Amino acid sequence: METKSPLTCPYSVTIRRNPSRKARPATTDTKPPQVPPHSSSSTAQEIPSFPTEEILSMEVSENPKPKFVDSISENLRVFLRVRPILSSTSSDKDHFPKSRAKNAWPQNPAKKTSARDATTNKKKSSEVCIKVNDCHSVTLTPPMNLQEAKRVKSEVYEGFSHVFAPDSSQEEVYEKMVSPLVEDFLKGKSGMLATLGPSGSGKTHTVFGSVRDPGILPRTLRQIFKPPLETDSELRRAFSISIFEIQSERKGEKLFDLSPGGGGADLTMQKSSIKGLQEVTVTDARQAEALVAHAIVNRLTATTNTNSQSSRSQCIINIRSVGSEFEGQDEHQANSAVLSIVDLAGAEREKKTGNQGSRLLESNFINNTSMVFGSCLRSLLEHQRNPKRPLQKHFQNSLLTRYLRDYMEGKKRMALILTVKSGEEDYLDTTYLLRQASPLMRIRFDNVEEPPNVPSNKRQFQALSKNKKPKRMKFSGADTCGIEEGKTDEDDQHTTGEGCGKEDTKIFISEISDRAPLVSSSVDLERNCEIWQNFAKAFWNTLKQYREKLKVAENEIQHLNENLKVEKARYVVLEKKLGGAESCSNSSLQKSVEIALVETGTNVNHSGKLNRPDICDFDKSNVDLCPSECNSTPRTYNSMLTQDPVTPSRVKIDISTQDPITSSQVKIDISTQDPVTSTQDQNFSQLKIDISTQDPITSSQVKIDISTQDPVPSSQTNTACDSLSFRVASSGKSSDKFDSNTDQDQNFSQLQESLAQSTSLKEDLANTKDCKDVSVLNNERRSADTSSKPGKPRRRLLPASSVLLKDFSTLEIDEKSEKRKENRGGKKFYAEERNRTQGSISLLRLLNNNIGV
Ligand SMILES: Nc1ncnc2c1ncn2[C@@H]1O[C@H](COP(=O)(O)OP(=O)(O)OP(=O)(O)O)[C@@H](O)[C@H]1O
Repeated sequence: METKSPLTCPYSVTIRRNPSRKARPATTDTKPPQVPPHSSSSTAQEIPSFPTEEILSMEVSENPKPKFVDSISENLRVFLRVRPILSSTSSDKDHFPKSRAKNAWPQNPAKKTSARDATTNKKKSSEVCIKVNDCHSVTLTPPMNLQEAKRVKSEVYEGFSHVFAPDSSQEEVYEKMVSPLVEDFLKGKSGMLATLGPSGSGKTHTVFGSVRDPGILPRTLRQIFKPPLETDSELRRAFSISIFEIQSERKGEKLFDLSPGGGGADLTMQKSSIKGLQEVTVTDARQAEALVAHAIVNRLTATTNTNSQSSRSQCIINIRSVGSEFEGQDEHQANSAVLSIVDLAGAEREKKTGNQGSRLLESNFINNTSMVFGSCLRSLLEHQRNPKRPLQKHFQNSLLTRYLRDYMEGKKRMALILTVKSGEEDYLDTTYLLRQASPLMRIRFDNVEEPPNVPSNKRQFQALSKNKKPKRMKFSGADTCGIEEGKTDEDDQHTTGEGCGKEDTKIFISEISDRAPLVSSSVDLERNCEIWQNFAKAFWNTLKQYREKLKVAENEIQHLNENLKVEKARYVVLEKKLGGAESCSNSSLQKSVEIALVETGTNVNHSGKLNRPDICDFDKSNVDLCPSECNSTPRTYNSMLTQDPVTPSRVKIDISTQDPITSSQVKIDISTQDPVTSTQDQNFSQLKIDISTQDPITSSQVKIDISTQDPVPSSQTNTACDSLSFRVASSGKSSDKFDSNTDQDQNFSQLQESLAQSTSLKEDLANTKDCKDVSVLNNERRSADTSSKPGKPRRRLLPASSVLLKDFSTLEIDEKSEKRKENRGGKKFYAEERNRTQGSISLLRLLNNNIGV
């Protein structure tokens, strides 16, 4: 805030760096505050500086990314496994037990022949159509007959997450493809792995494997039940496993529960959940493998021309964590992730398989399901490429895709493993699959990251609980418990007591569906992150701008402080000069402001000092006068009057002031011993002029002119003056404070010169004794004290002066001289002029020139 500090105490001014709007000066013409040099430094010490350097020294990366960005955006992982060419003696004895015997060899005898021919051709052909280039690409080469007939060329398919060569082991496949998925699952992330490929290409072999060479499912179970090294081995995890298949029916599709307790249970699909599906809780890998073996036995398979044990259904295995005794996780957190493994039935060519009847129906169902599955993923890919294209609802066309809807719409991460046969005769199946499935590796899963299943993330858990009420699951029995997926509380009221029928062993746990809207949470987190990132950038730029402004302001303050020091030093010097000038003016005025006196005439004798107290007496209490050239403190003239008698024939008093004469009374008293003759021939020995005003005399010039025809006799020399002239003048100029010794000295020197000149003239006049006029020149000007009267406005004295002049004219004291002027051209005047000596005439002319009369 800027304050007007009084002149007497300039050091009390305070300055704030950021004045408020109300405290800012309204106009810019106010005087800047006089801040002593040390005040700014003290202020700077009191106000702590903004830690700009400290803030700006912090390192901020240009594009900080949240840690989970990489994990929430990934492509669909597509693996490719090439089955080796099997010999005709390939034994199935190591495989899991044969499934139900409802599969039948093709009944059509014609097909038998074709099947035999195909088998014969397969045996004969040892050429391969696919060649593994590296772990990410393969080259597909058409058979020679196709190259020649249809000019089909070799094709390279690349971009696979991994290509497993024919000699790849089950362990290698698991480690490179499934193990990361299982680790994510154990961390709470859901996932799905689906197999795709023609019949007999090794899908079931890859998923289930054999007793001696287990596939990815048994290995997964072994891994998830393997206790961590750092924990007690006695503590065990618990998982629930559900296995079911989707078969073809005459009217459509049908669901079968493959778990031990689910035999014969009729499952129905409700939205994306399966009603009546059992989840078996297992606590070790052996129980899980037994459960899987039971499911394989119960799965529908059949012998076809391409596969002696061909799967005739889509098999889905779900593994869900139900808690851990040693990790301290509650049930809600443990159930949030599901790992699904899908073994699809392989697409079949009718010509190749020779299926008829039910096999043909199964083949149609299998091919249709595979086609819907592929259509869903291709629609997802097109939608991601061009969001304007709507995501087609192909998932509604099959039970499998309805169940896997979240995966089909890209809401959950999944992986595909393509299995192909490498034989030359399998070229068409292989090329068809690769052309259809290889583009799917460009599908992206954005913002589908699920929160890690840790106890600290309770806020998100609460949000999920609000979005979807937990559903109750019923467990019956120790090992096999019936769990009705998607069941509400109302459903539980109807189904309580069903299933295993052991109500005393029921365990009710809460479940959080893995279909909770976690995607939206991830999107919100990312959006918030971007918002804060942009805010941080903007704030950072603002800080930089303020730093630059602060530097400019500090430089300006420093510059002002330096100027302030200079001004203060100058102020001190001027103050000293002023004190010296005042004392000088006091002393010099007493000596030198002596009214110049010019005497002319024969009776003038003397000393050059002027005035007599009895002749010219100003009321010093009311008239405050000073020489105009001096501009100093007003002085009076009483003490300057000399005691020397004068007998001027003309007395002229000229008083000038810078300021209006504020006296309410001006008294001029002229006394003569000899009578003065007026124009009316009236003699008077005393001329008294009394000027009284109620208001201060504002005239800038008061002139009193008294002339006598005959010389006025002096009181001592008896000489007479023919004219007495008094002139009281006020310049009306402003009374600026005297602040210059030079001006004062000049004024004083002028006065001294005038005085010396007048003295010399008086001496000359004394010699000639012809002078009849005596002039008194008094140049006085007054300068008001500006410190006591600051800012006093200038006043012009014309109105009052005109009144005064008017009053003076009524006195008619110059009447005689005017009469003389009228006769100036006559003989009388010429005679009088002749009476004067040549010296007196020259002196008069000199006086007129010097005094300016
Ligand atoms: N990588 C492999 N190494 C050795 N043998 C394999 C391999 N892949 C598959 N096989 C064998 O090939 C035969 C057919 O395999 P599999 O039943 O797994 O094919 P599939 O794709 O499941 O066929 P379908 O779709 O008709 O069920 C099996 O006898 C299996 O043992």
